[in-house]
Amino acid sequence: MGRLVVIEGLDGAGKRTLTDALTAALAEVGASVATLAFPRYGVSVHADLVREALHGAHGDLGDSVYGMGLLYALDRRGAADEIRALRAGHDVLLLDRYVASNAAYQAARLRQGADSEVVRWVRDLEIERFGLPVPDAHLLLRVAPEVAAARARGRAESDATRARDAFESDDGLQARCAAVYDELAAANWLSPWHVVDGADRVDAAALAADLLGTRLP
Ligand SMILES: Nc1ncnc2c1ncn2[C@@H]1O[C@H](COP(=O)(O)OP(=O)(O)O)[C@@H](O)[C@H]1O
Ligand SMILES: Cc1cn([C@H]2C[C@H](O)[C@@H](COP(=O)(O)OP(=O)(O)O)O2)c(=O)[nH]c1=O
Repeated sequence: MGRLVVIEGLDGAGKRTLTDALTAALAEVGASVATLAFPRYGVSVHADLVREALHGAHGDLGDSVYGMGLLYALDRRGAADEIRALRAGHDVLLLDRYVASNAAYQAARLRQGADSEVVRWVRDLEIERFGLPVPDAHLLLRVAPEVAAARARGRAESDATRARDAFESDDGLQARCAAVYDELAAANWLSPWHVVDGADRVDAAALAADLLGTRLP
């Protein structure tokens, strides 16, 4: 069974960029790699409902922290068999966001921390009740919230399909989310966390070697 590795971080941190670079670096050294990104827009009706709510549709749905959290969780529940199959068939399965995104964002929305009711709810719902696989490791791509926001703005300007949504344009939410991510990493929530400095270009080859070697669990 391959290793299930999750990349987490703020909107605009560079997760997609790192996922692509890490996939190439792992393939370069002969590892088979699969990737999935959550939310699965265009694949899961739950993910599409989330996107629409983040852009103002569906009345007060977007205001509901637990309602939105449930939709993200149902998107992942629908992917559980695919995650297990991809993990079984590859050396590494890289996930661009996973259960910890729900913990970080919903706690940040409620102005709570990592040791809070909503974080326990996410774990109980997604891991215990839905039976989603527990990751082997998390990589927290850590950048200052202002840097992530500037990157998200730059991306929105150059790519019309990536207009900033309600979460991305809420600077206070992103700052609180960064703090919850730090707490989740410090607590090794669900599995070991490794903090990757995303301020400059990340050395994907070194990270790939770490992932395949013994330095990262
Ligand atoms: N290390 C980096 N330094 C500067 N810009 C970056 C870096 N990583 C990503 N970017 C740019 O920042 C923007 C957001 O990156 P992306 O990978 O889409 O972030 P995320 O998936 O975390 O939202 C993109 O325009 C990307 O080209
Ligand atoms: C996967 C996931 C994302 N989110 C949040 C983080 C982001 O602000 C937002 C959208 O996810 P994101 O990956 O940023 O999608 P995109 O950049 O393609 O719009 O949803 C959660 O709150 N819970 C989750 O479980």
